[in-house]
Amino acid sequence: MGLSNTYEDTNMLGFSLPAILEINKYCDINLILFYMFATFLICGLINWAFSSGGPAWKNGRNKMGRTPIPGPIGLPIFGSLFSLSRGLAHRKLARMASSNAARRLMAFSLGSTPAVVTADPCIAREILASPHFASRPIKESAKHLMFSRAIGFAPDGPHWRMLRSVASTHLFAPRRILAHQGGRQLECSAMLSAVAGEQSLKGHVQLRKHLQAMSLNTITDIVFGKRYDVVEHDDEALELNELVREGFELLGAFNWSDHLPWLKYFYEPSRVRERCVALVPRVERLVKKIIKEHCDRDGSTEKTREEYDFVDVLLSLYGEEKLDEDDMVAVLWEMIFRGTDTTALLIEWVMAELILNPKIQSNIHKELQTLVPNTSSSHVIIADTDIARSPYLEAVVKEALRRHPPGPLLSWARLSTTDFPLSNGMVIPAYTTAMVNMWAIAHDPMIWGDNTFEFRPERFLASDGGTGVDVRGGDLRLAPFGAGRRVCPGRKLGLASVSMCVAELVMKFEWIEDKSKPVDLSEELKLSCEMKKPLSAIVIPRVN
Ligand code: HEM
Repeated sequence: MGLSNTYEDTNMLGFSLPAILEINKYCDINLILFYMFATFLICGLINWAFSSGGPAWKNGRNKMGRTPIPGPIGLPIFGSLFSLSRGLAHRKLARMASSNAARRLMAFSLGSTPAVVTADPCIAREILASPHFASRPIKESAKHLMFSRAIGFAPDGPHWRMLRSVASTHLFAPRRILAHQGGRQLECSAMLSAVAGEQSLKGHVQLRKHLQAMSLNTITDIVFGKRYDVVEHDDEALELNELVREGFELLGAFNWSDHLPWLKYFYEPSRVRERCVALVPRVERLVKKIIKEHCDRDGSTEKTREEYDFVDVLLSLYGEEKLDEDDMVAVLWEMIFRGTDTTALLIEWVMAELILNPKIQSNIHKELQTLVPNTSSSHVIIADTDIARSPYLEAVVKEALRRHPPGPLLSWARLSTTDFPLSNGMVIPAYTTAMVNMWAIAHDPMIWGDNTFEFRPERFLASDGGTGVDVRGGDLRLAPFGAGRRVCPGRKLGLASVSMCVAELVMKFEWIEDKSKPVDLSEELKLSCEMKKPLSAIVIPRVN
């Protein structure tokens, strides 16, 4: 019995051993897999929980210097993506920096993208002026829209240097800006007529579309040598306008797959790629047509050197500088694109503040009246030289740039190309996206005193005890055009256009609030920061 039992047991064992082993094997494998997954998860969570800056800053990436870079942990995988993907990123980053005691430099994660942001003028200077930050991270939309071949997104190197030098000499040099003064004056006059027309027709004026038409025409005149009659619904003008708007939407849209690259295989909410692919052939068609018109021009329409537009300049390049047609399209399209909206939206902000502050509006009017006799006559058009003698107007434009910088985060970030030590002991690792929160710097009470949200041009008037600040990149307390090698090359042209237009608008009309649509200073951040509710106003002509 005992034997048989043993036998049976053994036999049973003999029969069931493989089965039992099978079961155990599965159990073991499942268990092992489970333990591995749990360990991986726990390690990941521990790593995440202890990495200031979030998931893209793991493994002590923020501790390369003697002082670690502080920052929020954010969510696993996503970091701070959810809070920064919509709304006013400059304000949110400023809040995050103050709650993390990280005003000087804050590390944060946009999905798998490690980023830093500073709200300190000294650190901002170190970053913007360094050759190690002379490249930019390139968004998918910018790549698709050909911008990586143009100045703004071309990596630091001989191609970018050549493009920048050509643009600086032939497009943005002071004598070129002066040469196009007549064109800018013409556009201003056309815009003033359109404003007067709308006022008499509707009893109020929606300024934005007039400013956009003026800016577009000003830049197409300089770049393409062409003006468009937007009122007459010129087909090419309408197409160009649409292309610029769509391009702005696409470049400004927050593209999740820029920061979570795996997402593009599943879901792309803003359909950025698809829309870029549809837009590019339309841009190419239009710009190539304009290039062809220039090539086909016969000798009878020969221009003087001063009348050359930018297409002429690019066509005249030779040797190593010569661009192929696709590169030309990219460069020309970028100029049209960049030169249009920033100026228009800055003028809209200035006018909104002037409507809310009638005293400041009348101060500008008085200043212009003393400088330019008969300012109110419809025939007198302000010149750049008049503007150079208008310190109050200059202070108003600076104050608008401070209160409402069109690029509150300087629009286009920088990318570190090496580990970069800062003077405060922190090290920004290579391949980190670096941003400057110019909005936060421009509203910092330690720099500007109390009431930083008040519109007070006097802070820039030496005669009123204010400070003279060079807004063109020389002083990081207010650098709305950026600084260093990648500083905005169009800043002088932008400032000249904005100042002339504001002067004309104030000289020819008194601007008062449209009570049915009160001025609302709420912001909307797209590629640039614009008024969320377009400005509506009532204008009273100062001229008979
Ligand atoms: C109020 C007007 C304008 C503002 C506030 C503005 C602002 C800026 C800012 C903040 C940058 C980035 C600078 C940096 O990274 O340090 C930039 C770059 C640039 N801007 Fe402007 N801009 C204005 C007008 C213009 C105009 C009129 C043009 C040309 C027609 C222009 C062309 C460019 C280009 C090509 C770049 C890229 C430069 C590079 O990466 O090398 N901008 N702008």
